[in-house]
Amino acid sequence: MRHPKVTIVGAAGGVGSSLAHLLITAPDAYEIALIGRDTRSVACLLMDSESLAPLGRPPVVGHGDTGDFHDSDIIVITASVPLTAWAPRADSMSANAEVVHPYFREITKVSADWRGHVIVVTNPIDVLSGWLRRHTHFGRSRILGYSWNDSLRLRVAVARALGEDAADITAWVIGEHGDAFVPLFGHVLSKGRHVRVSARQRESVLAELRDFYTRWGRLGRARTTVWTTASGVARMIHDLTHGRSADWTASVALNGEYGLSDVNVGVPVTMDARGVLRVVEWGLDEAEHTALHQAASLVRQRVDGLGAL
Ligand SMILES: NC(=O)c1ccc[n+]([C@@H]2O[C@H](COP(=O)([O-])OP(=O)(O)OC[C@H]3O[C@@H](n4cnc5c(N)ncnc54)[C@H](O)[C@@H]3O)[C@@H](O)[C@H]2O)c1
Repeated sequence: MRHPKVTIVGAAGGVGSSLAHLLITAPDAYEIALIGRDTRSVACLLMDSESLAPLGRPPVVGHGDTGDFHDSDIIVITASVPLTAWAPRADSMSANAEVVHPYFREITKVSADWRGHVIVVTNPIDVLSGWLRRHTHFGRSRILGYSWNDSLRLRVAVARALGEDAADITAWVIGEHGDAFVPLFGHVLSKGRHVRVSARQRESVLAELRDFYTRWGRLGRARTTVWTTASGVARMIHDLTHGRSADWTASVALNGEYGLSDVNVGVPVTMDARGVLRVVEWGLDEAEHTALHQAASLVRQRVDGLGAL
């Protein structure tokens, strides 16, 4: 029986190795190809995974290369330059563009019949996923920048402000996965019902979000939020490979939605095994609309700056 195939680029890193671990131990079986510049660390992961066999089904995991792209259902890009203690995501743009460049070039060569999806996790995701999308022949529905952490963090902060359980809250962040993020306070649900978030509660939510990065930065470690990210990406992979129709935010190319075109920014989307089916257009207030357009123009400018792939 063929299992969905997932190729992880940057597999020895924090996000890549956590994602591999989640997929290896998931109830659904995947075939996993690991690509990493640190080939010895990838070899360690492979040896490590062999010892899981007595616990259940043997993991189907191997050392990969770009040849694996052609029959992958999902390609996840997590390769990046070494992280610095805390710097804005856009700071690593040029260096990360160089890192992902050879992989993106190979992705542009997959056949027109390819039905897989690319999930870009490497920052800055909006710029890099937009750069790739401009150079591929397959449509916007199959290149996704992973931005869901922002919405998860917003849910936690909203729950605290409302005195509710985070699992009951649905709330979304759109815009850039970076400083130009746009939290949508007008679309917060608690147990599926619309709730009003007062001006004071919004302030406390925004303060908590800002404080998250301050506290993280103060820890002075070159780490990213690998558990949240790997969990979110694993869930996205599950939905894409098992055809579960679900609502997400992801950085995708807009074709006129929200008055924007030819630019990747985080927006609400519905997707299933075919990828992004629809960009959901919610009514935005003036401030949100302006912030989204500012984020888009920043991203477009940066993609233009990267030039040809
Ligand atoms: N989108 C999000 O929400 C989100 C969340 C967390 C991290 N990130 C981003 O994901 C990226 C990875 O984060 P991390 O914590 O795993 O970093 P990390 O430094 O732990 O891992 C990066 C890995 O990429 C590898 N690498 C470098 N150059 C490579 C190349 N040419 N080919 C293959 N592999 C190569 C490195 O050896 C390393 O193992 C970063 O850009 C980070 O900012 C994004």
